[in-house]
Amino acid sequence: MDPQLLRATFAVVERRAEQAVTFFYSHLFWNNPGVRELFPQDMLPQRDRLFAALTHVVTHLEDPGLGPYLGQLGRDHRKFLASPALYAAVGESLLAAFAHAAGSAWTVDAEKAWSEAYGLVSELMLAGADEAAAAGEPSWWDADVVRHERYGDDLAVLTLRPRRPLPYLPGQYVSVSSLRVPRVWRTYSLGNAPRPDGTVDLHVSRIPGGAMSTALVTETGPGEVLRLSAPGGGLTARTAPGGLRTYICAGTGWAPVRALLEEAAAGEPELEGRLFVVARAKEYLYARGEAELLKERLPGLSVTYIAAAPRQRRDQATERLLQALRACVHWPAHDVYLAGPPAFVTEVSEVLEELGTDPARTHHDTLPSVGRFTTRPGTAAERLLGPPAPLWHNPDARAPRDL
Ligand SMILES: NC(=O)C1=CN([C@@H]2O[C@H](COP(=O)(O)OP(=O)(O)OC[C@H]3O[C@@H](n4cnc5c(N)ncnc54)[C@H](O)[C@@H]3O)[C@@H](O)[C@H]2O)C=CC1
Repeated sequence: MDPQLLRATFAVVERRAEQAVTFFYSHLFWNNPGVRELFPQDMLPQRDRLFAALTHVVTHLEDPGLGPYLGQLGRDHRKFLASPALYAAVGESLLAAFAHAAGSAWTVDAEKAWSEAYGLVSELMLAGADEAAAAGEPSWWDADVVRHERYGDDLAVLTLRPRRPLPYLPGQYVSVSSLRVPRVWRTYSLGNAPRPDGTVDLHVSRIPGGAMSTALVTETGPGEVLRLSAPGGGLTARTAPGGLRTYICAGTGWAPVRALLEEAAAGEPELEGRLFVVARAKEYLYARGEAELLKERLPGLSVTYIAAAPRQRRDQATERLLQALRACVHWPAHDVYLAGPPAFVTEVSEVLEELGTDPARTHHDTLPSVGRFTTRPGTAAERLLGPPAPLWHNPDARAPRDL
């Protein structure tokens, strides 16, 4: 593999991401009849996902974590019934789309580098899938909804009973699919440490326009069946016994943190640490009751709740959190567990580093963030031909604040 060449071509393709993705799916569906049925009806979020995953691969080429990431991705892709033939078809369409979008940057060497890189990526993904199949792991788990608890208009906690045991570590997430939104999968952290009855909680926040979160919060009820993928994610307990730790969560980021604290309460009740629970407004501090119960079991844990003031932007809670973090000491001695909206995780991680936390000891999920395509500016000619859409100021939007 030639990482420099891969990154250089990807930089060109990325600027024409919209064209590249349209070409990719048209090529894939046109040349492989039947493949369209494997994808959701609404392809817009799917289109972003492809580039998010590719960006993750290209930006982590020399990272030793890339192999395990791809193995897990392959294991996870079993839920799509992805066969070696489909991997080959995707590779062919991807290279055709890159050639189309890269123009003169698509040299013989670039094609060779991408073909080798895709070969390696698919090999590692298929190896991950084969390993899981050999270990007897199902491609997905059917799970019955046994409880559905609503907190206000936008939030629900669903309790599910998987029909087969679902082994996982506290802090991990699963992808979830519902027949109400066919072929769409969305990731949710499991909100509890493993229980004797095998049930698991999903904390779901309704995203405006989000078909899956709307279905789970407002339509799904007990008796319904959801499908769960193999658990994954790296937000699992890493601290040696006696080590100091800080847990920081925003919104439904409470789910994995709650699972980690339940695990600690059972195995290490003498734990010393601090917990910050952040919410967009006081009414959204749905975690409070549970956090208080956990605090009773973990007397060495200090708990701080932070919400935006009434009628303020939800991000004001992040500003308040950052002030509170700056007032704390001993950061270099703490492991930090961080969960919440991707922009929140990025912003808080940066401040923690400034405060002296070792970045290798700040643990959070590295899900490629899915958003709109790259904001990297195009050439002057590209900007003239396709000017970017204006970015409106909307205080309620989830867009990063510096837009
Ligand atoms: N393992 C993890 O990291 C988990 C992540 N999540 C993510 O957390 C989010 C939860 O959504 P909601 O509960 O609706 O949260 P929310 O939208 O109500 O946000 C909660 C708080 O996060 C902060 N925040 C939100 N967007 C921000 C931004 N762009 N920049 C800086 N701070 C920001 C604000 O302080 C806000 O009050 C989802 O994006 C979900 O994917 C959820 C569960 C687990």
